Amino acid sequence: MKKIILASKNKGKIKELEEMLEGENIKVTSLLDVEFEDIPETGETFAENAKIKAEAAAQAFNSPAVADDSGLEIDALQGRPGVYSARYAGEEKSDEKNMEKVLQELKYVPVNQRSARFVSTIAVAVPGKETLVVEGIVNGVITEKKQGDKGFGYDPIFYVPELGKTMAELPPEEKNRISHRKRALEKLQKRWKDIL
Ligand SMILES: O=P(O)(O)OP(=O)(O)OP(=O)(O)OC[C@H]1O[C@@H](n2cnc3c(O)ncnc32)[C@H](O)[C@@H]1O
Ligand SMILES: [Mg+2]
Repeated sequence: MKKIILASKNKGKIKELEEMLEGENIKVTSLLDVEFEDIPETGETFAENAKIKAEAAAQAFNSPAVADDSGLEIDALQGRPGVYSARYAGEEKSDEKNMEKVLQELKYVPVNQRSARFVSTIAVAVPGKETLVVEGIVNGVITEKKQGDKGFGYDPIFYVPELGKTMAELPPEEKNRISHRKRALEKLQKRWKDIL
């Protein structure tokens, strides 16, 4: 069985990636299972940060590593929070405060101008090989208040028009069918044996 280190400490993200990798016959270990300092995300793009995280873990453990750098881009905010999504409202990383800040900033923005997208960029770093990067996107609309309690991060304020629900109102298997993360991971499907 192939093994990967999932270079993430985000429980929600790890759970989704593990669920989506089921059936690929890969043993997944995350940075929650081992001692590892936080990796500084100094890149200016999702791709740069995903590469930084995957390569840091691959080097430290001399093992194939996968990282996801993701976030929310809101058109009315010129693409913010973007790469700063995790710490938008401050250094301590609070999903609640991040959502509050976004809702506050969009307070006077009408519904037809609240378009946004979730972006997930996944990097696969294998020692001795070129790092692979793929990206997935899902479009949506920012709600006026939180709806639903599933998922993580900005899910309660991200409405998916095609499904008539926020991401946080979708059962996990439904989110995992249409999410940005799924769309990124799909690009690696059936290729894992060759990649790792
Ligand atoms: O870097 P790691 O350790 O993986 O965990 P993180 O939470 O810091 O992850 P990112 O640096 O990629 O920041 C992405 C943020 O974007 C948000 N986000 C990403 N994917 C999301 C999703 O599927 N649903 C809701 N919010 C999401 C969420 O707030 C994340 O904290
Ligand atoms: Mg991070």
